[in-house]
Amino acid sequence: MADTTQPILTVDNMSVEFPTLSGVVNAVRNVSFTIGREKVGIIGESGSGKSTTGRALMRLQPPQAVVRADHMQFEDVDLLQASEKEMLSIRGRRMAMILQDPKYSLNPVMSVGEQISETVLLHEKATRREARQRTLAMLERVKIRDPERVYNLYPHEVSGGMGQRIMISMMLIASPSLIIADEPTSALDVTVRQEVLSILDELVSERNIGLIFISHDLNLVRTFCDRVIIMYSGQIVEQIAAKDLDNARHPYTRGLLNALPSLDHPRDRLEVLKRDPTWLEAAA
Ligand SMILES: Nc1ncnc2c1ncn2[C@@H]1O[C@H](COP(=O)(O)OP(=O)(O)OP(=O)(O)O)[C@@H](O)[C@H]1O
Repeated sequence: MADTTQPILTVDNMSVEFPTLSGVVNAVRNVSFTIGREKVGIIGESGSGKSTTGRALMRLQPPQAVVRADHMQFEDVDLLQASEKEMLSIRGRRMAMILQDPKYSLNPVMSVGEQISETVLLHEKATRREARQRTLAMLERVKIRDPERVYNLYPHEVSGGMGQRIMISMMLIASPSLIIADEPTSALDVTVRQEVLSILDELVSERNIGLIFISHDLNLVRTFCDRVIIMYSGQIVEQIAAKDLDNARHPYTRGLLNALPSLDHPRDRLEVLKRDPTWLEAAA
């Protein structure tokens, strides 16, 4: 039985740099955080370092990237020391990633059912017939109404929302303890988005796992997540419980909140975020 009081992931002072022809890009600077068995949103504007942070945790950064940290611990694994072979056995099994467009993660020439069955065979002792039955059960578990039909579809034949459910069903088989979801619902329309979010929500509470939910959408994160990490220009400027967001102290977080449209308080104009160079010094 997993110890629910221990963080699943601890990141201490992590930085990620990309050497480029025009100089070094400091994509992530000195970030520290822990993730427990909870839903943690990472939010910030485009280029603030959210995806780079997520990829660095999976050690999936491009080869030229330089990742430094005082310590990065995932359960019993020291992520700075783990060999590539160990990482291969962790990725997709103990730590899984969901991306915005599931089609890029699925094999285009294999039916989705066969792909899930392959995952079953990889993780469990099962015959092909049993793997098929388990796949159909998984498709039902992610609320796909006609699993027999969906089993035989190819990735290009499935909608975005269906694709995300298929990715989630594959993850259910591997049973990871941490899921990193990078803008998983950004491409979905509102109703499908709610369905995918509720599946993820059930998954996190039923299996008692951790979820890092990367998003641009503060409104979404504040209702869906337990805690929010706010990034600005590669740094974490604030970490706060979602329910306390109204009392956020950092001017950038306050600016994001003030820039949200509200049906309760319709205004003629939304506030424009004014940036202050001291934000970076304050976070350093
Ligand atoms: N391979 C790379 N080479 C050079 N710079 C990169 C590379 N990948 C990311 N960056 C830079 O690192 C910074 C952080 O990018 P990142 O994609 O993590 O931001 P983000 O917050 O996820 O943005 P978005 O919401 O648009 O996905 C940006 O300045 C980006 O241009």
